[in-house]
Amino acid sequence: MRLLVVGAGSTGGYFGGRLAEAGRDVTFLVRPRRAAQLRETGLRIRSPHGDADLVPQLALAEDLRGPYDAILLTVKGYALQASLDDIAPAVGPDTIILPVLNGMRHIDLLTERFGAQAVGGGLCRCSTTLGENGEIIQLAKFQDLVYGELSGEKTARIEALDAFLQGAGFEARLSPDIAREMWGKWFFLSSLAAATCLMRGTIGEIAAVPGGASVVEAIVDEAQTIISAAGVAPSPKAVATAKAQLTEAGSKLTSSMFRDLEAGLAVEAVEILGDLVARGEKHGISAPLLTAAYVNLAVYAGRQPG
Ligand SMILES: NC(=O)C1=CN([C@@H]2O[C@H](COP(=O)(O)OP(=O)(O)OC[C@H]3O[C@@H](n4cnc5c(N)ncnc54)[C@H](OP(=O)(O)O)[C@@H]3O)[C@@H](O)[C@H]2O)C=CC1
Ligand SMILES: CC(C)(CO)C(=O)C(=O)O
Repeated sequence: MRLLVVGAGSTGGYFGGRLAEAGRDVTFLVRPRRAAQLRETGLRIRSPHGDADLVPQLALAEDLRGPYDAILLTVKGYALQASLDDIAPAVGPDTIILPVLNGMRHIDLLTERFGAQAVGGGLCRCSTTLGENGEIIQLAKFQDLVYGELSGEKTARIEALDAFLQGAGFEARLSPDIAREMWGKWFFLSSLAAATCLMRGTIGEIAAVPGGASVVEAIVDEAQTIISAAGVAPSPKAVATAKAQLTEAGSKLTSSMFRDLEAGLAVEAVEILGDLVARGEKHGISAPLLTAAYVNLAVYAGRQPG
């Protein structure tokens, strides 16, 4: 099996790097600046699970000649539209595209462009970031990659991909209901991102302020109401777990969006919060706290250069 990893950033560089380290046939589709950096420094992973220094197989868009068996799509939501033309030569009739992006909007964009047959479901749980010199830094130990056919079928291609992803040093799991898991992740992540970005702090810092925990619980309630109407309702247990984790005293938990915000980088405001609020509006649901978080981030995004 040949895997094309689109993007060698925090998530693509991490999971793709671990697969390459395990000897799997992995090529990273990168843009010229990242290609030059990786040629100079190699792909470097700094992780509590052990560091790795690799010489990655790289391709620029113009190098792609034909289909790959699978594509692990790891660009940010705001870069997705522009990446579709780049990956088109790598998508054949049997290729499965496995996105790890947060939110659900990318599924519609990918399906419109490549058809439902090409699009699988996926999500990752990890906490990774890029260091000053492009190294991939893993900030916490959790590292799950979950995937499946959106139909829930156990096809030959998803079983082959599952075998390819197993045993590379991270948790890889084939899900019989990946769509439900993606909605569930969006529920948790949108609540976490809204809370940490709006209140500009870690979960522990928010919980330490009187009223902090109740604001977070109200955000979770809004996200739960929208996701239940627009997608797949989180179970009562998932809601209780989210409320407990997102109000935990002393917790250092943040979202990748908060880390990007703190670093002055672009944020996925539209994909993670704007789209959620818009889906709620379609169902007549108003979500003042999620809307405030989205507007806050959209104002920030509007001030970003270029
Ligand atoms: N980081 C984390 O801890 C987690 C992130 N996620 C989600 O995963 C997704 C990816 O995030 P993350 O990996 O952090 O993002 P990063 O910004 O770290 O990496 C994205 C990479 O995609 C590259 N890229 C963009 N467009 C193209 C293109 N057309 N061709 C090739 N490469 C391209 C960028 O390269 P360039 O240098 O050229 O800009 C960049 O290196 C997001 O939706 C995020 O929300 C989910 C769980 C955890
Ligand atoms: C849920 C979490 C925190 C971990 O994967 C995440 O997806 C993110 O930070 O973007």
